[in-house]
Amino acid sequence: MAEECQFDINLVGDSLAMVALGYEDTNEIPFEEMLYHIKLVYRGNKKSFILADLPFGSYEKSHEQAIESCIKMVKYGKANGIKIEGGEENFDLIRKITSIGIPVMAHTGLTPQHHNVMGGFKLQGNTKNQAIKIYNDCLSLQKAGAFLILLECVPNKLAQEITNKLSVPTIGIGAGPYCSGQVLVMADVLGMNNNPHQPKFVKSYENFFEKGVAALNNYQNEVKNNQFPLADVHGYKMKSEVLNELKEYTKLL
Ligand SMILES: Nc1nc(=O)c2c([nH]1)NC[C@@H]1CN(c3ccc(C(=O)N[C@@H](CCC(=O)O)C(=O)O)cc3)CN21
Ligand SMILES: CC(C)C(=O)C(=O)O
Ligand SMILES: [Mg+2]
Repeated sequence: MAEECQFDINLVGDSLAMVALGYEDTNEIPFEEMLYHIKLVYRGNKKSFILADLPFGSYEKSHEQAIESCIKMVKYGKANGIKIEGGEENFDLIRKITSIGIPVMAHTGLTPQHHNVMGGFKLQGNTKNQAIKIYNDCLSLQKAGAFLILLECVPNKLAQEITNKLSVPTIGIGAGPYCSGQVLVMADVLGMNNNPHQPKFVKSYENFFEKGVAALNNYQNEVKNNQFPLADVHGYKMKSEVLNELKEYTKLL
């Protein structure tokens, strides 16, 4: 579907852990499962630029570990670039990854992999110190070589100030309309999961969950009421001479 509507970028986000795999947070997804999903996104969509999240645990130990993960995502997953959560602490790492030919999208503001130290999934950058920190992080991330900067769950005006200052594009999720571009989790756009709580920044354009339940119930009811399958419509006819031979044969048993 994403290939069909020609999005500029397809992000294979680690939120797939929660929206597609049933994990409780993004930190649970193993690197191999991210890689598996990058591969299948590529196989289904060869035309788009594919970015992928470096999952929790696949890059923090050392630059060597991070580079090995990035190379696997590009070499085997066919990702065109990677996304990494964090601020200026990633400066050297982003330098290194971009220097080997892998475009890096930085991700700051609310960084879900850090939810345990952030006290949950909360708006970021709403105090003077936080706002200045995020602003400076973005300058630093651009200087390190990030070609895109993702801003998650920050006030509209902070995203606007940052977007005006930077020369690389900002991509927002919960960062208001003044970013250079937008991203949203596809499962949220389509309403695939029956989420009791959605972040304020989500807009669902469809309710695939409701439509899916209705379709499955329809099927079940038709089977129970002998409305599906219909012999003439969904079944296969047997040649009459074969049927006669079969009956001859079974009579003898
Ligand atoms: N389905 C889905 N969509 C996402 O966008 C998403 C995930 N899952 N999982 C990984 C992270 C987690 N995300 C989240 C989850 C919750 C809020 C949230 O409820 N935020 C509060 C902020 C309230 C405040 O601090 O004022 C909200 O009410 O919007 C935000 C981002 C974004 N990501
Ligand atoms: C929400 C986007 C930016 C993301 O990181 C993800 O889907 O994992
Ligand atoms: Mg993510």
